[in-house]
Amino acid sequence: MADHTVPGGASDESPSEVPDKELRFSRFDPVDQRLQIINDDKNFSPIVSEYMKKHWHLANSGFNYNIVAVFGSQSTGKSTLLNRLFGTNFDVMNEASGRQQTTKGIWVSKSDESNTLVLDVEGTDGGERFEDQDFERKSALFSLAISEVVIVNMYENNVGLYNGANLGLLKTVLDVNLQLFQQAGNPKTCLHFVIRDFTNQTPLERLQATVTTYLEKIWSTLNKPAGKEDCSLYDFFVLNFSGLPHKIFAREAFESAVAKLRTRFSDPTALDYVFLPVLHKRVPADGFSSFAHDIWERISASKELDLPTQTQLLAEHRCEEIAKEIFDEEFLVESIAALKRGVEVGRVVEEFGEVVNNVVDECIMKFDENGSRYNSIVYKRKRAEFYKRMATYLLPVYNAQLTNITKTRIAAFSASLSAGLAADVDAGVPINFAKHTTAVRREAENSFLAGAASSRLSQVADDEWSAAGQYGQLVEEIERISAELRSGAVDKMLKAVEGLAVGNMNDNVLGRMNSGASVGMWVSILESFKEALDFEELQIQKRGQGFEASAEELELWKSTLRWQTWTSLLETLKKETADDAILARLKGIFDNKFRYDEQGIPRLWNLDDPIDSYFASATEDAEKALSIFAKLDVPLKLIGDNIIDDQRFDPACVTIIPANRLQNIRERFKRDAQTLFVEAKRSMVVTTAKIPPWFIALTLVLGWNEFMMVLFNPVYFALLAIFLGIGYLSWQMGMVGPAYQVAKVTVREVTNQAIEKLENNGVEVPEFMRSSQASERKRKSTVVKRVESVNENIEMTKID
Ligand SMILES: Nc1nc2c(ncn2[C@@H]2O[C@H](COP(=O)(O)OP(=O)(O)OP(=O)(O)O)[C@@H](O)[C@H]2O)c(=O)[nH]1
Repeated sequence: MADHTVPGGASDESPSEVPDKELRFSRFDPVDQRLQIINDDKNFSPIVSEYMKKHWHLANSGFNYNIVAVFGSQSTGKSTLLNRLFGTNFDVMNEASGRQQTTKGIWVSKSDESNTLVLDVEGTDGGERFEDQDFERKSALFSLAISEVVIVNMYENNVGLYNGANLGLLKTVLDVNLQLFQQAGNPKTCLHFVIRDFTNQTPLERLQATVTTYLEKIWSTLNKPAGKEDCSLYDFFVLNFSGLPHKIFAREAFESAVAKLRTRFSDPTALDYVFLPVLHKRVPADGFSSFAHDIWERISASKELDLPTQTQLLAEHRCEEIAKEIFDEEFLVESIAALKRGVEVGRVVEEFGEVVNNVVDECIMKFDENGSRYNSIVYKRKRAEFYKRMATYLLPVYNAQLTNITKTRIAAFSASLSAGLAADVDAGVPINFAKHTTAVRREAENSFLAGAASSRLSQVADDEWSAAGQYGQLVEEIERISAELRSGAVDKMLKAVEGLAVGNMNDNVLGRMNSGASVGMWVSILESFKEALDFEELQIQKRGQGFEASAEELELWKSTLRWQTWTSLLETLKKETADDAILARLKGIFDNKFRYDEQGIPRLWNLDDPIDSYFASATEDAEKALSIFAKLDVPLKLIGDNIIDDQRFDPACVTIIPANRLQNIRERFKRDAQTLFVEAKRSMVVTTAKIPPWFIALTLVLGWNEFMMVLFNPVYFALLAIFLGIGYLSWQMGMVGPAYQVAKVTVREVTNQAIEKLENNGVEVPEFMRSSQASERKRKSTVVKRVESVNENIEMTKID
């Protein structure tokens, strides 16, 4: 059997994760599965939980394990008994080396047949030394605190002797038990007296009675703590008795008795099975290490050992550990990491609620699996705390999910509202902003709340996972977007109304101005302006309902449109009275009177027409019109109080054409009018000097006679023959071309001279009769005449 003491001979199987300095505290033997839980220096081993998991395989046994300890004088065969009963391999005294103490501290091993942990406790020696009594009491207290059964090992021949060793042993057991603060109803401890070298000369019942009487006597002499004065020995203990014959002298009987006793410890179906449920300390196997360690620490420090409190502390400690283990588990980390990846890219994870609830439910299930075995009050509290910690752990991911829901809902709200408004515009109906906003806002808010609710942990408190912050942001953003889109929609609506109103007004104003200036023109134009305002007011009143506009807002819109319409009117008037426009308009008025008759037919001036009188009258009409166009000459009242009371209204705006421009326009008009006048005069001369048709006919007739005269006159005929001969010779000699050119020039010059003479005499010559040079000459002559005419006008203007 290996017995490893670190340093020096550590086993290959020693747990590598345990630091050497910790191993040094205890001796252990992984092969024999035994461990010195309290070492020679009375320190608690740091590797008990390691043993529970790796060597004893009890960590997951829950309550399905038992603990038995042996207590008794030194070298009385305790280790031998345990090895026989539980198949353990505790050190026993080597008889060859003499009787000397073998077991130091407290050793633990596991039964080879059952989930039973067996404690081999250093034997008592009944000595008077303080340090001996101190460890005796502490080890007894430790054994009673953690074990269901304490085997009290006694030789038969010592029963009834009441010697110092037995007295001390039993008194210690009963006395320290009172320090456990056990309450009625708490698990009892079984004191199983094993009478060694039992001969049966005194029946076991007698021995049992003797020991019981002795125990009761000791119990009665003990000082009980307050509140426990009337407690009975049996409130805390169950007493069992077994007899074992001499190991050497009655070997067979010994073996038989050991076998029977072994059954009592290993077979739960045995009638006299010792591990009764009432004895179980209700410390789950995974908490045994912590529990035993805490108990020993308090005992070592001589602190009060309140077992119920200790179980609560254990529950606290273990529940914390269990929670931590779950938090470190891979499935949790990976599940949350997957969720995080989803939300971190800005996606709304649809299955968010399902995933977090499944993850948390699984964690709670794992917590329940181990934690529910501990003190129920502590466990429930710790369970709630664990749930809360899970919720806190998941909260940032939930908040990220809420942020994504908020963003998605805001985007959807903006898109839906814009689409709704655009649909109204496309359909040509008044924008019903209020209807669209109400519908899409409700949709956005409900979707957010539904998304937030479906992403929640089912049992988390409202204030722990609150969506109020993000909801507030959503509402704020919705209001901002609504206000922005409303403002845009209102602008569009106002522009549309203004466009219609101003368009109509301008048509009317143009029509009125084109039909001539009169005193009633301005009144009529202002009536059109008023009609536009009335139209706008009606439209604002009607379309404002779609925006749920307040009375103040409606008034503001009306006032804005009123002013814009007024400025539009002024702009139109300015445009229509710009220099070229007003000159065209004046010329129209002038022409109506001067160039056209009452039926609108162009005049053909005759010498006897009163052209000067027409000119004066037409000029006067145009002058009058110019004066009317130049100023909006109506009482200001007609413009309307709303306009003239506006701070921006400038009374000077009624002057449509300022004085300096007016003078310029007047001069330009006069020049144009006088040009027309001169042209009219000239047209009168041309009309009267036109060549009569009979004159052309006469010329043709006279020309025919002379031709006949040449034919019948010998002289003229001879000359003709000579000319023809010369022509023939020229043709033969190739002189036709040059001769033709000379003749052509000659004829053209003669013709031009003749035409010039005729035109100077006022005869209009048909165009086909002209040569190109003649046409050019005429064009030049006309230009010269025009220049002369302009000069003449300038001279007239100067005179005027
Ligand atoms: N008379 C008698 N001796 C026994 C019996 N069983 C064991 N022994 C002897 O008692 C001696 C001590 O045995 P252990 O098992 O080491 O005793 P122990 O009480 O564990 O000793 P410590 O651990 O040193 O306190 C050995 O020599 C055993 O052979 C028994 O039933 N009767």
